[in-house]
Amino acid sequence: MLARPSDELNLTERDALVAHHARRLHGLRTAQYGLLLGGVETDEGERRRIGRIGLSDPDDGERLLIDWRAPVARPFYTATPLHRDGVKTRRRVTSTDRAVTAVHDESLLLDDLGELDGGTAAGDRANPSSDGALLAALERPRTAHMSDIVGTIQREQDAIIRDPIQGTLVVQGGPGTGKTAVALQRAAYLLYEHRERLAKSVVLVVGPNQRFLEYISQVLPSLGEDSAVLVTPGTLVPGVAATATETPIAAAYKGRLDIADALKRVVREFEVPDTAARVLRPAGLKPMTLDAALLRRVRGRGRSGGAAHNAARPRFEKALLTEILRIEDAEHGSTAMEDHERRADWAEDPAVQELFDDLWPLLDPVEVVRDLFSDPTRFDRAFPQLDAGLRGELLRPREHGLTPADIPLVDELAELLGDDPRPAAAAAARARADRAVDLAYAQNVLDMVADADADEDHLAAPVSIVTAATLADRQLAGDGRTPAERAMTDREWVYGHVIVDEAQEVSPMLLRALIRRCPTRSMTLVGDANQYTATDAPFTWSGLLDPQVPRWRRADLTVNYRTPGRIMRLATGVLRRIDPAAADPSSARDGDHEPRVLRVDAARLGETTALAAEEALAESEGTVGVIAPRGLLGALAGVHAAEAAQAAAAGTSARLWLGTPDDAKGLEFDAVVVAVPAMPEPHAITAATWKRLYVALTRPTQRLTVVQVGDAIR
Ligand SMILES: Nc1ncnc2c1ncn2[C@@H]1O[C@H](COP(=O)(O)OP(=O)(O)OP(=O)(O)O)[C@@H](O)[C@H]1O
Repeated sequence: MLARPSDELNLTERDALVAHHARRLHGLRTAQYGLLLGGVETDEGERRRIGRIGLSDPDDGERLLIDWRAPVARPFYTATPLHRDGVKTRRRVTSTDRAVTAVHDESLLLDDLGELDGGTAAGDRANPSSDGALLAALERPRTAHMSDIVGTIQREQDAIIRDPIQGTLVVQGGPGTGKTAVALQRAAYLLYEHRERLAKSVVLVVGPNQRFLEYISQVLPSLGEDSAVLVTPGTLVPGVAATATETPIAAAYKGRLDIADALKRVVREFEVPDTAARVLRPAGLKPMTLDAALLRRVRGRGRSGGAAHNAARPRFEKALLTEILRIEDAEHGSTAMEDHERRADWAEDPAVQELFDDLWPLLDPVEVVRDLFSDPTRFDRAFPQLDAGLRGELLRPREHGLTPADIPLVDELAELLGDDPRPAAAAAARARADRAVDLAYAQNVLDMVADADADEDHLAAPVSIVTAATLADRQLAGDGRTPAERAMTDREWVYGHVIVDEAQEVSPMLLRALIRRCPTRSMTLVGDANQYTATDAPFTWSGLLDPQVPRWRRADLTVNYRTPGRIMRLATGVLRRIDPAAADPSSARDGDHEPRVLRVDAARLGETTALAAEEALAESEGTVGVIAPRGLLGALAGVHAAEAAQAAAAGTSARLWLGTPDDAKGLEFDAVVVAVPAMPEPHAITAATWKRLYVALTRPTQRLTVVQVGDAIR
């Protein structure tokens, strides 16, 4: 690393110190709520108190609280009577804000099963229904924000949370098995375990939509962590908004991996399009003919450096000027002017500049996507022999907004096009000074590559090998913002770890864009094959991952902590339609309320659903989700608005949520009302429709009412 002037160094050190203390203060402030999680007593009589953070007595250094993520805290989560890990008793503490509200003690000694002071009977911890603290957590009314599960993490969840950072981990689990909760706890764990590395490189969390991000937004801060960036597929590329919608068929087609090749062809078509000849009409000189062979030559030279399209423009310009000079020499003989003077002279000619722009235009990725899907000629060349129906779904007016499925294409094009060389040239000198600092960081990231023990293939495809120098190019120098803030605005940021929720919906093109952000493929993907609704095709993790992630491992979560058994039994009828061989889902609790199924005429579906929503609001103190097909949302807007107005007048938060099954993915509500419109015969209902119903039926934590026109739900 190059030396820097000492005052600048001091400034950097001071900034780092301020940032460190600010983070510590923030961590302490957050941790005061529910600080003590509980503790264990070991066979040797050692008492370990486990906390949201670790704390020591400043006077004598005595350890007062062990951070839940420390290795010695692990038996607090994993010990069972059959696998005690040296633990004799465990205490779990339930708190509300700063007040302890319950204490659950249990003995793990097999011959000592029974109640300790008012707590739960100690059974095998593999049976969650024996855990008072867990049941209390599951029964609590839900709010608009998800809570962390730091006090009650279960054994199978703990294994996933602490799984090593290297490589790609897939977590498959049915609805409510804690995939989201576990993924976020894992982010907090990795930030603790690899603090040095991840505080600088940041963790990227990808969720399906903004509502979902809002729902999970408090979890990491409540665990004292802020080195994470939360995005949806539609906000992955900074500064590009994807708010428009399109058909699932169109979106699925754009997600295919071979689109990357099509985009490469699209860009190549802008590089000296095939033509017999071009006539250059320079100011004050006679026209000059540039024949097809010459044009092919300059195209070859332009491409020969292997640079991205925009970055290669200077090379193309140079090649074209060389040819122009050659023709001039041949026609007029040699001149007294130096070559570089002649080049500069020609380059300023408007006719030459026009030719540069015509033969090798500087391109913007968003504009290329707009052109591609609105210009039938360009479209047909990029996607030849496309089915007429699909072609109709994909072509759209130029002013149509971008959709989330366009974003990985914009990202791909940004890579293929590279930066505009002109402003880049001006910024290059400034960047060079800061680059030395970033090189050190880049080396750190590359150390992770080594850690990942990755082989050449693993790193080579589809993202090219990254060197310390190219990585350093991608990181901004310290500019007063936190690494997370900088990452958020930098499309080329390389993250230390990527976490993807609802990962079954990730398209191959999106996965490619995510790998670009984390070439080490240090990723955690959580999802459920049975909740895949993008197409009717069956979803497999191998199908998504194998082409781009040669080595990945899978863990399964098996217990539903959200949906009571009574409701899951109804949902299991739908699960069998999706996968007749699926194992019976198991719920942590059976619940107190039988699900209700009402049958109505099609004409009364909206009205009855609205009434059921009002009833659910009256019965429950917590949140109510009304899940209906898009066509019915208008009819339900009244009850939604009325509740929102009532809540606003009372100064409380609105409790009613309204949306489609796709909108409801990943969310949960105390009571849920599902409106099911008229359906074809069960055998004619598509796979994606069954999966949407399955998503909808598995959102409640307490009560479910189904209002259906036919009898699809039985
Ligand atoms: N160990 C636990 N302790 C307390 N609550 C838990 C635990 N595990 C999961 N939960 C709770 O169960 C509910 C469901 O969890 P989560 O949303 O993470 O499930 P999911 O697998 O992502 O579900 P889906 O696939 O339906 O989106 C949440 O309220 C979560 O807080």
